[in-house]
Amino acid sequence: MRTDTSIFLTGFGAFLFAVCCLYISLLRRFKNRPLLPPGPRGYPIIGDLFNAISYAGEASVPLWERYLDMGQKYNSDVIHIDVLGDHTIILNSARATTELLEKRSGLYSDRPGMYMMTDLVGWHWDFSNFTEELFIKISSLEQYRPIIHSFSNQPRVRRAQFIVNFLITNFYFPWYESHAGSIILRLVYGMTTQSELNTFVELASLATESAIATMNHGSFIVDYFPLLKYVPGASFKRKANVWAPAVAEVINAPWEKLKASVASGTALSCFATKNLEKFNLMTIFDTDLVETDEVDLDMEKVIKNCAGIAYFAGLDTTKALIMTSILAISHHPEVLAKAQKELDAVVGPSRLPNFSDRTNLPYVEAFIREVERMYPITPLAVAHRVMADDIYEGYFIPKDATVVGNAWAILHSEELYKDPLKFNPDRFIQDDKDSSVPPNPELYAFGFGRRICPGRYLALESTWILIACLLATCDITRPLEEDVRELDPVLDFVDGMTVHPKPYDCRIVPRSAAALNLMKTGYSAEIHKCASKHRVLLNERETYENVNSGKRKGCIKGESNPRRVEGPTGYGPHGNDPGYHYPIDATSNQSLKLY
Ligand code: HEM
Repeated sequence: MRTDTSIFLTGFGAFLFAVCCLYISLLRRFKNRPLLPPGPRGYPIIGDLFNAISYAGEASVPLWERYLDMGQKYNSDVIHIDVLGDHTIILNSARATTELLEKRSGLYSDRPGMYMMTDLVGWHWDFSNFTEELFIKISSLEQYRPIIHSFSNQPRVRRAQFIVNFLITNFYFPWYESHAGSIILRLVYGMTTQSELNTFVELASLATESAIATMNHGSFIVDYFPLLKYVPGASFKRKANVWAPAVAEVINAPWEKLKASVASGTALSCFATKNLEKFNLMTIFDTDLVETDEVDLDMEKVIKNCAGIAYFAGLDTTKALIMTSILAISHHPEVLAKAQKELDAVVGPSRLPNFSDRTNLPYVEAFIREVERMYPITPLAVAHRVMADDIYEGYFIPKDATVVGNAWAILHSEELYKDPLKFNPDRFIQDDKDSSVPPNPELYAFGFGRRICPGRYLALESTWILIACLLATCDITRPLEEDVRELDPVLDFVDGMTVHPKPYDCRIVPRSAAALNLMKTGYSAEIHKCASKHRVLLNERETYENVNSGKRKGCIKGESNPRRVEGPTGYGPHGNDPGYHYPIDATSNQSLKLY
């Protein structure tokens, strides 16, 4: 008995001693360290785990609003949340995102581990490893315009049918979806046949569900505690298994189609073929000629993944912007009237608007900006990861912390946008030379710093042409009930990583017989030839617009590609895994172009 007691006392003493040593060493380590930003205190070791568990998967309050509320509660635009030692830093102001994600983008451009998304659902080829794989220079948007026009135009009957469908059924018809998707599929894989386009647009929509649900870091507890991915039968694993096949199809199926079309000699020139040609890879699809030891199969994988990313990242987001724009206009007849007045004056009744009209249609532009601001499609952008300890405004930002730019909070801040909850495109109209307008929402609605969306100009052009044509030729209103009473507004959004309106009814009616005829006729052959006179690289344009104007201070003036990263490479959670790190030298001219 005495022996037992003494063993117990010795053990207990040793335990106390160990705890004291640990405590002292932690005290020493953190003694001179500045405080973390304010945030929920949570409990020792587990931190804010209980809140994270109760929040995961629950959508009663969108995450971006919750983060904004926290900022107000702790009276800070930078918030810190700790879950099981996994740090998340929320940036609720433009000041903070500009300072950290842009000015210090060399440190803040990695991606955090999104284990549910990458490891379990199979999106590892997507966002996590994009930047180092290549720099897509989307060269000359003007070169795309004939294609964008042709899809905004084709087939004419379908457009008319779209209107008729609305008229007859008052029912939502997903033409918007094939518009954005068709443009991207044509540009990336050279697809044109309607059945192919429909199949791949549908496939992307299927896969989207999982991306929306998993891309916000912490949507699933396994993001905080990666070892959970080995727990057999866990409910999130069952979910992942349901989602995984569509995700695998998104990356593989269009590539197989492309291979078949190259092999049969029917492939059209597109992003994929141009880059395969550039790296002498076209022969790999020819089964008779293939000499696998002489071709760079890693590079094939790079091109395949980049094509898959552009296809997937662009389709759902652009579709959401178009859907939201149509929904917003149906709720604002005064905006519709103003836009139509401008279109009538500039374009007139005898043709459709085209890209050369864009600068002369400031109100239509302002309308789309206000949609981007009021209803950001990616309210929390995509999370970044900081690669080394840092200090911001006296606060400590620990290495590996997930850093989230809350675009929604910025785009709804009273400081930048007066009366932010009011839908008011006029805020972007400059009355006279001296009046100032608020910042272009594009600066925040497409992410931050070196990771900013490379497809944003394409998305905006595809949206602009569709909306401009629609406003010029149709009245868009809320549905009328039988007694001609207007229904209540239904601005109801499904939220997640990207935000879409829930299916809604709206009424789209041609403004006149001439307008309907115009839509049936479409663009003249002339417009299809609107080839560019000069080439404008997307990133040069970004440099020009944002750096020279001083708005994107994170970019170095004159730097032709602000996404280019000096210093450590191998970004992403799989950065050191050769399977995910592709052999492109960031300093060479070896870049892929979306032609
Ligand atoms: C309304 C439409 C769109 C929105 C709102 C949008 C938004 C975003 C956001 C928020 C990011 C993450 C930025 C960050 O990490 O800070 C992103 C990344 C990306 N987007 Fe878009 N996007 C749109 C359209 C497109 C289109 C049309 C394409 C391609 C054709 C595209 C291709 C990409 C790619 C490849 C990335 C990954 C960049 C990287 O990880 O470095 N996006 N987008």
